[in-house]
Amino acid sequence: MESVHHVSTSSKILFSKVRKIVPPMLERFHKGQLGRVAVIGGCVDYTGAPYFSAMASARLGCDMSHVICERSAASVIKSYSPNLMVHPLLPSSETVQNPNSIDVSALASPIVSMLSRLHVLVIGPGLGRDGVTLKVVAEVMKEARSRSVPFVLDADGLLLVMENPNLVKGYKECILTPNVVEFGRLVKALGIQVPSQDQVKVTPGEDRTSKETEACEELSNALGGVTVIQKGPHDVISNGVTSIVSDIPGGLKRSGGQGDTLTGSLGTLLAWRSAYHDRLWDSGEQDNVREASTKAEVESELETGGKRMSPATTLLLVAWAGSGITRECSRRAFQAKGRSMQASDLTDEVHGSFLSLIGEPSGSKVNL
Ligand SMILES: NC(=O)C1=CN([C@@H]2O[C@H](COP(=O)(O)OP(=O)(O)OC[C@H]3O[C@@H](n4cnc5c(N)ncnc54)[C@H](O)[C@@H]3O)[C@@H](O)[C@H]2O)[C@@H](O)CC1
Ligand SMILES: Nc1ncnc2c1ncn2[C@@H]1O[C@H](COP(=O)(O)OP(=O)(O)OP(=O)(O)O)[C@@H](O)[C@H]1O
Ligand SMILES: [Mg+2]
Repeated sequence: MESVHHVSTSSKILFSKVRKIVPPMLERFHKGQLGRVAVIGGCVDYTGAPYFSAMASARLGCDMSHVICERSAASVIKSYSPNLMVHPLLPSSETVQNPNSIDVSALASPIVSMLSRLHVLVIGPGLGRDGVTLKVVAEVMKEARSRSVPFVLDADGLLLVMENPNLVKGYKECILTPNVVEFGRLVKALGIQVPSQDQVKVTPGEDRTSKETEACEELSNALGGVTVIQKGPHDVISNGVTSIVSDIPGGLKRSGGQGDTLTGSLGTLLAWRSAYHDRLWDSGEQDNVREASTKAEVESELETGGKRMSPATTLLLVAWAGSGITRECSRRAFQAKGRSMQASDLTDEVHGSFLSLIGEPSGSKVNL
């Protein structure tokens, strides 16, 4: 493994726990078992965001990477990469006869029928704000939730939460990834009075990170314990009970589209997490007698080895790992490209970042 001198000791312990939920590369696995992830996004205005997200999923290591987008975006996204499966299934006001009278469930049904074949949805990258599209995506979210399909919500997908928080309230298999501005909009929509990272004020002696963490916890709690990653100079992650900060160094260029590396990475990590809990392989850990839910229990699972981790712990760990990978991609890409760095440069760094931060799990037959 390459040296990771910029990662603190506690981060090293956490990455060793993340490695436990990465499936080893084994001859017995068949296509699809290491992850089937679909990004729902891509419209007439934005084709880059869903592409970056889906490519991050693929480069991190999922087997199948889908994009479900609006018709006008499909050929464009296909032309970026033959590796992605692109489905022009999202309707918009331009493609339905009467945007004011639509049969939402009929329009959502081709997407809903894919859910049984998918492990994870990433909803929002480049989705746009068309009213018809958003209504159909809200319907897909309800169906995904009723089938316990985990999802990541970002960008325009977060608008749906602002409009109807009940779509996600209390759903534990869900990660929201607001940037500073989106965080501010979410707290406003939910009527809670907490500052986003850029609004936090500290008096001498007060700890800024604690205040940021409290704010993130409050948003999570207002949504019934949904996991929130508030992106910024460092990423603050909370499920309302336990919080964790991701402060691995990133790059200094703030080009658009870096959030898409995060959502795509989270897609694959969530698929691997499902495989871990489904016991796709023997992780070598002892069974856990009791599921962790309190802060002390989750922290104990994060700090000690040898025992299988609970879903609350692995969700937090996946969120933290996705953030770490993205920031490491950004650091590497910035080192290579300086101020010319673009979002696509992060895509090229996903595998190297995975290897340096997490590394192949024991048992992986990568050197055939
Ligand atoms: N290549 C692409 O196709 C890209 C598409 N994108 C899509 O573009 C759509 C709109 O996304 P936006 O993020 O622009 O959202 P918004 O249109 O809501 O704009 C957010 C605004 O906040 C500003 N901002 C961001 N961070 C800030 C901070 N820390 N402090 C102060 N201001 C800050 C940004 O400059 C931006 O003007 C989404 O669908 C998104 O997925 C973006 O992800 C960028 C890349
Ligand atoms: N000031 C900063 N210093 C270091 N890293 C940052 C900073 N701001 C954001 N990041 C990192 O950049 C990544 C994307 O976060 P950002 O806030 O740019 O999201 P976004 O605005 O949604 O991006 P996108 O353009 O993809 O929509 C995250 O991994 C975050 O940790
Ligand atoms: Mg964004």
